[in-house]
Amino acid sequence: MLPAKELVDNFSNKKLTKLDYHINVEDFQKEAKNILPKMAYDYYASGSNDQITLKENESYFDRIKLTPRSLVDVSRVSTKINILGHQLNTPILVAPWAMQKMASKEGECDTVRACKSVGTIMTLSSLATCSVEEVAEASGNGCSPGWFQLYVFKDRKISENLVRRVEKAGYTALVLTVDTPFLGKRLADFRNGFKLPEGLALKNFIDLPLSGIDGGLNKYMATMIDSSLTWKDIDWLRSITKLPILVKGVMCPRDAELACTHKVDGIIVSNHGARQLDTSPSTIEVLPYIAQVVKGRVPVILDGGIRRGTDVIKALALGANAVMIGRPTIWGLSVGGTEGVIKVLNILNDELKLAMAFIGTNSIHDINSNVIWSKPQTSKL
Ligand SMILES: Cc1cc2nc3c(=O)[nH]c(=O)nc-3n(C[C@H](O)[C@H](O)[C@H](O)COP(=O)(O)O)c2cc1C
Ligand SMILES: CCCCCCC(=O)C(=O)O
Repeated sequence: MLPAKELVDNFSNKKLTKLDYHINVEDFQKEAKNILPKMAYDYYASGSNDQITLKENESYFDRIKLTPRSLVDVSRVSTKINILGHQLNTPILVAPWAMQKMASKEGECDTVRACKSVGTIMTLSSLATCSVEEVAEASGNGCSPGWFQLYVFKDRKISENLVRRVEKAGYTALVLTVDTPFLGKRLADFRNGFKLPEGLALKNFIDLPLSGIDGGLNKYMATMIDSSLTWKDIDWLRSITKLPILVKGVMCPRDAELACTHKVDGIIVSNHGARQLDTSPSTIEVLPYIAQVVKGRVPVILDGGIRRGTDVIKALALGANAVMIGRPTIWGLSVGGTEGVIKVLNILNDELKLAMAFIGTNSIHDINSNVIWSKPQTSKL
C-alpha cells in the first residue's frame, strides 16, 4: 500500500504519512488484515455461521439509490446533530466492540481519544480490555467518556456494581444489548481456538473470576450472561439507575413497540454486526418498519454494514437519527491507533458531506425519504 519513495503533498508541502494512503474504509480493512494476527482479525471480521447476513448488511445498502439534485445552494453543509442532549459534529457514533487491545496498545483508551477529537460518542463494551475508569481518564478531565454498553450477568450484583462505577465515572447513557442471550457461532473462532493474548484481560472484572475467557467465548457467555433476561428487566434496570437506557439489538417492529412501552430512551436497530442469528435481514432492510412503529417517540440509531458516507444518508433517510459503526473503527484502530480511528471517522464524515451536497441537503434534518430514488410518477413531478 505504501509507495517506495517518501512523498510530500503538492499543496501543503507536508510529508505524507502511512495514514494518508488510506482513503476509504476498505483500504483500512485490507491493511488491518495484513498486520493483525489471524486469530484477532478473524474474531473482528467474522459473522456467524454462513455469514449470509454479514454480506447482506453491506450489500443491501447498494440496492438503495439516491437522487442527485441540481442548483441547490449547498455552500454550507453541516453534519452536526443533537442526540439525547449531546451536540455532536457527526451523526456517526462508535458502536461497542469487545477486546480492543488486540488492535492497538491502549485499545479502548485510544478509541475514546479519537471520539473526543472528532466530536462524537464512543460506546464502551462491558467486555473491554481497559476499565471503565481508565477510559474515563483517557477521555480527558471532566469530559463525558461516552455511553456504556451493558451485558447483564447472571449475578445481578455484578451488573449493579458495574452500573455504579459507570455512573461515578461520568458516562451519560447505558446501552443494554438485548440480542445476546447466547453468543452466535462464529466458525473461525472455533477453528482458531480463540483466546485473549497473554497479558490482556477483561479489565472491568479484574477482581472477579470473570476477567479471563480460557474456555472460549461461547462458554464464557453461556456461563456468565443472563439468558433469562426479558422486557421486565428494563424496569429492573430503570429501578437501579437514572441514566438514560437505550436498547441495542432490536430487529423486529413488535420489539420496538415493546421497547417504547417500557419507556426506553433510545432504540438501536442492530443485528450485532451479523454475529448472532445468521439469515436475519440486514439492518437497513428492517429500519423503515421500525421507524414506522416508533413514530419519533425516541431516537432510533442504526448499525451494521455502514462503510460509506452514502450508507449514512440512506439510514438517515429511512428513519434513523444517527448511525453507529463497529468494524470500520476496528480497522482504523489496528492500522493507526487513535489517529487511525480519527481518520476513519473523518473519511466517512467527509463522504457524507459530499453526498449531502450532491443530494441538495445542507443539514442532517433535511435528509428524509425524498432523497431515496424511486421511479417518478410523472403527474407528481
Ligand atoms: C469484534 C466485535 C465485537 C463486538 N463486541 C460487542 C460487544 O461487546 N457488545 C455489543 O453490544 N456489541 C458488540 N459488537 C457489535 C457492534 O456493537 C455493532 O453492532 C456491529 O459491529 C455493527 O456492525 P459493523 O461492524 O458492520 O459496523 C461487536 C462487534 C464486533 C465486530
Ligand atoms: C468474553 C467473550 C465474549 C465476547 C463477546 C463480545 C461480543 O459481543 C461479540 O460480538 O464478540
